[in-house]
Amino acid sequence: QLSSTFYDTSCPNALSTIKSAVTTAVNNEPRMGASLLRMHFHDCFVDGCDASVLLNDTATFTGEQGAIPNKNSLRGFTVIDNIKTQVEAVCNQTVSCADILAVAARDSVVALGGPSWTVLLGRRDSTNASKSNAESDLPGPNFDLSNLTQLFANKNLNVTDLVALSGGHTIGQAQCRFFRDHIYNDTNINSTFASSLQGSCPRASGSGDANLAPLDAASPTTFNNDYFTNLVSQKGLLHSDQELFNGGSADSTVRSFASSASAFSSAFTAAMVKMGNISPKTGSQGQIRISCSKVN
Ligand code: HEM
Ligand SMILES: [Ca+2]
Repeated sequence: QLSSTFYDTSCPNALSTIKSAVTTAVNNEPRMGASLLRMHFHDCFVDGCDASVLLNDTATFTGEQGAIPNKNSLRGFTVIDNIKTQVEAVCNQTVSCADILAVAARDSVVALGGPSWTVLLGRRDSTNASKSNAESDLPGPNFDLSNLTQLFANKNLNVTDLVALSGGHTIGQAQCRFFRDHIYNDTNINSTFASSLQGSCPRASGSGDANLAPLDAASPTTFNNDYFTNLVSQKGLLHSDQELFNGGSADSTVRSFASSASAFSSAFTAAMVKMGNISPKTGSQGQIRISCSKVN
């Protein structure tokens, strides 16, 4: 029931306003494109694409921002708040934060050289957020292929979608605390690659926990299929990345995306549309938030 033309009459400048703000933010800091893509993923997997992730925790409200996968990790909230202010200035209480997030994710991928797609629109914003659902529905970096497959299947996403969407790790950075076990304990990792990462990610937990490494060392700020060629050479940064190419049922899809940028692009854009369709609130459900960080 979402539609690409949803704001054509109610807010014809919505999409161009979002695009120019995203382009500015990404030109200023390329990693921001990665952060905005991830934010949309973390929104959609938790009670659908409803901007639940944007609601700030307060003294009396426990939302998703303090959940384990998000805390001290998700970034880009200020950019979204700023885009919302600009969109409110052109169309008062018309464009949802959930739609802004979906469009910003697409514009981020495009700004970093990736493929474009038509974003379906008309999502409305939640009036609630769930820490416990964030902790049960979002995958963790230590997950194996069967865990990942199960969590994606819960959202009606198949293994091809899992592999394609994991290609989002062609951009952005991860903290040492999320890849430490992989670079010290796993054997399915290129040893030169592991040693070089160990230099900035000490073995002892608590030391260097927040030190960053690129998820795709070959081209961290370009959206391309290098993530998959990395996996074929056992240079996945997270345990969960390398699980996609570890002798299992996803190997052939990884090989296909590694050898064909266009195969990856079409699978990624199709999977982004599917992910963007997870349980949207429409019609009179939810609300159009005025400020993305709090309910009206
Ligand atoms: C398949 C299961 C997935 C797992 C286990 C996973 C896990 C992670 C982890 C642990 C990080 C690093 C966070 C940090 O260090 O603070 C990360 C970063 C990132 N993830 Fe995923 N992720 C998954 C799927 C996805 C999907 C589906 C997308 C988008 C389509 C995505 C996009 C990103 C991006 C772009 C970053 C970098 C963010 C930045 O630099 O700010 N991930 N992911
Ligand atoms: Ca959500």
